[in-house]
Amino acid sequence: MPELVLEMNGRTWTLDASRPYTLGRDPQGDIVLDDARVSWRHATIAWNGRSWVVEDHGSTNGTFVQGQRVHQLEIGPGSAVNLGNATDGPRLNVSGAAAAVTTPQPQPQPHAAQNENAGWAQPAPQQSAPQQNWQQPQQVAPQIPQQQGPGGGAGAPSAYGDRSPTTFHQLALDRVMRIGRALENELVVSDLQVSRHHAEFHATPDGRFEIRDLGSHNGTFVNGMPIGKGGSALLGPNDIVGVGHSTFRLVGDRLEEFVDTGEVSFSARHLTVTVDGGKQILKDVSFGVPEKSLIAVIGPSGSGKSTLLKALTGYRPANQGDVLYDNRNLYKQFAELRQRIGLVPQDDILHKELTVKKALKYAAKLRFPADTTAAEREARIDEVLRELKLDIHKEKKVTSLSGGQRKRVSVALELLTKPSLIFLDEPTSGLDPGMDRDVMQLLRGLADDGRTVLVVTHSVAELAICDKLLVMAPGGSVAYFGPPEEALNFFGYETWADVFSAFENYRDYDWAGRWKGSQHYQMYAADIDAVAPQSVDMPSPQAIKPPKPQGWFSQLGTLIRRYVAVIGSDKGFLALTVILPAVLGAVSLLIDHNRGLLVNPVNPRTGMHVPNGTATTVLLILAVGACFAGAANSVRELIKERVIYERERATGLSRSAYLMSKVIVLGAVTVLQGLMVGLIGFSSREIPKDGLVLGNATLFELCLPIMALGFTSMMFGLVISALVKTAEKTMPLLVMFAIIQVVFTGCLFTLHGTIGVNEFSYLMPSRWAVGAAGTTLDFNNIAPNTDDPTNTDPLWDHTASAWGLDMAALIAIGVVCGFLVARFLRRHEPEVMRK
Ligand SMILES: Nc1ncnc2c1ncn2[C@@H]1O[C@H](COP(=O)(O)OP(=O)(O)OP(=O)(O)O)[C@@H](O)[C@H]1O
Repeated sequence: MPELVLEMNGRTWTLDASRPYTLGRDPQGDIVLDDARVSWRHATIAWNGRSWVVEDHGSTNGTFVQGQRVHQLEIGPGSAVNLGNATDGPRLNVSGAAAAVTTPQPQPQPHAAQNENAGWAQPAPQQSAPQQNWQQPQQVAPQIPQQQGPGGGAGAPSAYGDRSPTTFHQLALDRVMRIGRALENELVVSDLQVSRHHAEFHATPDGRFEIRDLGSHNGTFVNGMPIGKGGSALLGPNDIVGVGHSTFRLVGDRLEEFVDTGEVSFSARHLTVTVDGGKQILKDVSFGVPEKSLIAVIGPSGSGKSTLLKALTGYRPANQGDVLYDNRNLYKQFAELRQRIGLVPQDDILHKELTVKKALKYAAKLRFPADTTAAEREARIDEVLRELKLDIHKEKKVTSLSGGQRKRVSVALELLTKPSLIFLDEPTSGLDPGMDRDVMQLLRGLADDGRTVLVVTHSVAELAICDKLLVMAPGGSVAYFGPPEEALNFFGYETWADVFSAFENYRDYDWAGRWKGSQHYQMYAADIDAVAPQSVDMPSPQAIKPPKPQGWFSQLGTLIRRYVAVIGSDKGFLALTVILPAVLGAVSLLIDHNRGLLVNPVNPRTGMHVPNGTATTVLLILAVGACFAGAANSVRELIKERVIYERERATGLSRSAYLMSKVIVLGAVTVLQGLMVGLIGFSSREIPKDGLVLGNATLFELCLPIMALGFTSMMFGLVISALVKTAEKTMPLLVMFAIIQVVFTGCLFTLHGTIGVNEFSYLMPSRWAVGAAGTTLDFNNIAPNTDDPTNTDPLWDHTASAWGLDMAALIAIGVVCGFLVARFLRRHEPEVMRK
């Protein structure tokens, strides 16, 4: 039987071929290594029938041979294996059996006997240590990479984790290797995230290789940083090129391809979030899971679960610590890795008025590269619908689905782009226990199919289905991380209600200290904590802004079509958009219905025109109608779909395209409503035969200010909608806006000459709209200033230039509102998106 001798610091172990030998901090293992960087169950060494093989078992800090991180490697006499660190981690020197003969005590060492001072001897938790054996490993933690290698740029590990390449490709100096989705490429990547002709590798005259982006939609990345549309970058041996779900590494003239199939490890190290004022709302959170894991995060309200989720997804990066995606630093390589993350917020990210299929169709159009065909997108949608068993519901409106099914649709939407990591924020809140189980089983299935799923939940009924449970304590620290079935024992309570009561009653208790002093900590998190905390150094927002899979106009087109579809499917809204202006226009007819809007004759006694109160009142009512209709159309528009906007923004939606889609659709609706109000209000009245600018089309000349007022009020409504935190606040603000407009029309009292008030009225759209219509009707003579007849209002001058000025000012206020909306929208965006 072949034997192998391992030596470390004067100790030796002789391994025979009859069984595998386990290495790690676990005192139950064969070779116990008391070093915090070594994982509980770090690796095995076994005879495979041909040679001795060291195999890493998902250790946190890695197994290294000759400085290279390895997953599985043949070893033999002369080899040296470092655990936990390539250079100064515990080093096992390998020699052959002959050495064993000359070594004084070369017996294989069973179990803990060899080291009485094992570092795990921490205060034991209340329950006995969990019994596990090596053959059914409870994975401890994922791999964590070495620190950046030279030339690693934005943080490339010196090797791509410890995975084996999926494929190799041979590069030639005289040949360009083009990557893309189309079949005519030399390297075909069948991934919808990849453009048809995405990028190419080619040699430079000095024999080095370069990657050049071919104007790809989703970008080409080197070490996680985009090289820019049409840009190129020289490649060194440590550089990693990212294209869609594939990454490439150059080894000599050979190109290694690693395809991200979703099976990625994930870990967080020392995550700390500090808010203004220096308060820490997330404190030193570390945990890690291997691939295909389902992790649940629970904790009392305010314990930092949402903060943790934002830190893990990069939405609001932590101030300190790292998030590692399959050994790659998420924060440093956010531009590339963000595309592999799916996030299902608590609120549905769908337009509920659409059918399931249509909602997914628009989402796919926005998220996939512009060069994907409708058939390709449809095929992916059908695939996801089948996977989530939603195909029978695809023609149903989202509103008609149950809460659980709706959640499935939200998950389906995120799955379209095949993320490897999926985060869900309280997906089961508001669901009954049956649906709760359904959703958790769905998540279990997603993880089993090769994804890592992390779910923040308030529901504790289905925790057993998860691989790992993270319990957050008040104050934002970890109270427990480990298998869910051991958690209650760990806390020493029988129910979760008791645990949460304890959190509530003993808020100041050092829950984190209790966790760190436990054996569970040693088993499940100590190795991750062994690496010192790093302060977060995010690349500039400009450098990590997501690629826009679609061009601006294409996004705008899709958004407009989607918005029209949403409005079109809401019959109630459609009916109101017609009824509201019709009623508002019609009520104006009740005012002195037989009186016209012309200037009255001069009163010979006063030498002034007799005021025409009908004209001012009618114009007041029509103006208020346009204000109301315009602002009411838009005031809830942004707040009601803020969650959708936030999510889509994080996947590359353009803020200005989004805003413009609202302006165009709502603007068109509002302008038509304004036209209706104006036509109903003015057409049955006697009006001047000739206008100031449109000749004898006086009716239309009078309608134009009403339409423009509707538009500008709609923009004001958008400002309110972008400003508020909840939809309920919009109604009082809408009423306030409309009443202020009434006051500042100038129809109720003389504004001109009232110092301060008049200047303030220039900010009001109704002032300029009434001014424009007033120039046509000659308001200075319809409502003469009785106090000082010579002091006429210049905004009402019966001249074409005054009409033009009034209209220009009205539109300008609308444009300023547009800038304000964009500014306010930015405040609600994920922190990493603000630019
Ligand atoms: N930007 C901020 N500035 C100051 N404090 C904040 C900020 N964001 C969150 N907090 C505070 O941090 C704590 C954690 O908040 P977080 O929303 O993460 O808790 P949570 O566990 O998700 O709560 P819930 O279960 O109620 O959603 C809370 O006390 C919250 O008030």
